[in-house]
Amino acid sequence: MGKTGTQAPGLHDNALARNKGSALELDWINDIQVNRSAVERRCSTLGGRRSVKKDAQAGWLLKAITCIDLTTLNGDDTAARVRRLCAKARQPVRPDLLEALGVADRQITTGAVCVYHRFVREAVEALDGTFIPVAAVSTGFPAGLSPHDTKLREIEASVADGAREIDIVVTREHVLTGNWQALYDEMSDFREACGDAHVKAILATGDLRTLRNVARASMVCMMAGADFVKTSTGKEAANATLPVSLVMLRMIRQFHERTGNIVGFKPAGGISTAKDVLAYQILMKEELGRRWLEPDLLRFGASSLLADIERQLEHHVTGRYSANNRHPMA
Ligand SMILES: O=C[C@H](O)COP(=O)(O)O
Repeated sequence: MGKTGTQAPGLHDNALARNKGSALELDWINDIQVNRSAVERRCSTLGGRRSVKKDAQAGWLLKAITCIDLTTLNGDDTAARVRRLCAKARQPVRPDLLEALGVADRQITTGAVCVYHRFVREAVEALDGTFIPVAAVSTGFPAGLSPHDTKLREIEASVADGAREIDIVVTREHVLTGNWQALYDEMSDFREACGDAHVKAILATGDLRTLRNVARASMVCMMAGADFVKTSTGKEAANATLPVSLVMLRMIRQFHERTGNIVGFKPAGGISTAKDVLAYQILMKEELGRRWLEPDLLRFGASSLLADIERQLEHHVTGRYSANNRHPMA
């Protein structure tokens, strides 16, 4: 990867075709196996085999910024907080740092801003004039236990308010009981309700008990047309991890090999350091290739990651770390 980042194109501004999905292939789902110790071994060697330093690291971190779904999903969210978040999404790095990094001419923004349905309109207004899409968490986020029709209406309302991306949560019970038909039907309905908005399927992997369930749920959601598979809501006891991500990436690869469809990946929840993000980028590159490092195929769902990335970039430029309280938002 080169030294510089690029402006996040947003999913709609990229020529990439959407995932058309496929029929529900139950034989294929039932055949999926996961060897947990092999997965853990692969992840534990990741950091040792490759590290990204200095200018190259600054380039990777700038690219990571363009992949962040800058998120606020709290009970005490307010319109003012959402507007501040949008201002940060427009200008995620201080201009003097961008100047020093030689990328002042690039309009670096985050990949999206992610909010509850209640704040979609505020976010759309605050991002007016940019390419930054608003992502809404819908379908009874985070538990996903509202009635099915209510979830569909919520998606439609978010799209009507201007959300261009919808993060849905799956019904965990369908996965835990192996009811793949119900999961497929639910996901297909969500996809249809999204219309032109891209849909990310949140599996809430921390609730799914086994890596095999994670693999099978990923595959069923992709068959039903999910444009992205996303690990977590950020509210489960266990959120994004490298082993869970590896399993999901292998499913994305298998789905691509078998159907030709390209699906993106969004690790989310608990990703708060530049070091974390570099590990995910390396995993993506090794498992799926460079193409999956772009914001139309990789997003980091994160509320506090940007602050650490900015600190690392500042250190790269000045040799000093600033205090965390200089980066109060994100
Ligand atoms: O989808 C995004 C997550 O909710 C963000 O989680 P986080 O607050 O742990 O970064």
